[in-house]
Amino acid sequence: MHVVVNAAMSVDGKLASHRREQLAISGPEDFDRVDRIRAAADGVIVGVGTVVADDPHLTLDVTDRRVQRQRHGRPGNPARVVADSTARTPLDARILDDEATTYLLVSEQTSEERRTKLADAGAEVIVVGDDRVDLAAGIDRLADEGIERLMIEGGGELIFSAFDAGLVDELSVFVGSQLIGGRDAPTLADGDGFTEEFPVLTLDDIEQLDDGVVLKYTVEA
Ligand SMILES: NC(=O)C1=CN([C@@H]2O[C@H](COP(=O)(O)OP(=O)(O)OC[C@H]3O[C@@H](n4cnc5c(N)ncnc54)[C@H](OP(=O)(O)O)[C@@H]3O)[C@@H](O)[C@H]2O)C=CC1
Ligand SMILES: Nc1nc(O)c(N)c(N[C@@H]2O[C@H](COP(=O)(O)O)[C@@H](O)[C@H]2O)n1
Repeated sequence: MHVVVNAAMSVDGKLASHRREQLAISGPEDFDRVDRIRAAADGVIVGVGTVVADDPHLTLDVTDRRVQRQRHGRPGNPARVVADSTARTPLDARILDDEATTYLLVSEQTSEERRTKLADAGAEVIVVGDDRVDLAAGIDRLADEGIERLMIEGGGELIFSAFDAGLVDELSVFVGSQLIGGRDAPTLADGDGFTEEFPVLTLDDIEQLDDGVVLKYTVEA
């Protein structure tokens, strides 16, 4: 499995304001770049924090990219995946519509009743982890479903966990030109933070887009 993280942050490293509402940090050129990364992926994963905050759709914006995928025998949209230990994804979430397969990674602590409701609403429910979603195990299960390239779109909790578990191969981040501030605003990598061993990244490319820059890194094994 090849795992790529992509996100957009402000100059001060925030993914959104402290209100955790969806905020357009990217401009049109960067959103198009995001669409291209989605189009190259077999699956796109977010944490349930992002589902609750943004109600994202996670499909491709550009029709021609869907058509090209179908020409190559792939689904028009990549699969959508949510890490959601307690199965709190709302039953009317946009990611549960029928425009793509949607996997919900949940933990053992979720009830059969809730899993059935989510399955009835359109999700493929996968149980991985006792109290919290075990991301590494989840990624193995997604590989069994044919997902070979996974894009992690955020938010900061999920991105931290993916780095913490040593699952990330590449990171690209758009740095917009606004300052958001706020000690409680989500950042690129939140979680508990690293204290002794810090992931080391290699800067491969810098590109100016919209009013900001895209930084592309590979992650050292
Ligand atoms: N600018 C950008 O590019 C992006 C911005 N955002 C913004 O980020 C914010 C949301 O980010 P954030 O609050 O960090 O939420 P996340 O989207 O990272 O979701 C975090 C939640 O996912 C669940 N989860 C399940 N398993 C794991 C695991 N193994 N590791 C980590 N989390 C897990 C947890 O909830 P539980 O315990 O219930 O399972 C956790 O609280 C929103 O404001 C959104 O707008 C989001 C994406 C991109
Ligand atoms: N790359 C990027 N730039 C921004 O400025 C953003 N706010 C985000 N957010 C992510 O995109 C998701 C929305 O997806 P849909 O348009 O609904 O498909 C959102 O939930 C974040 O994951 N990303």
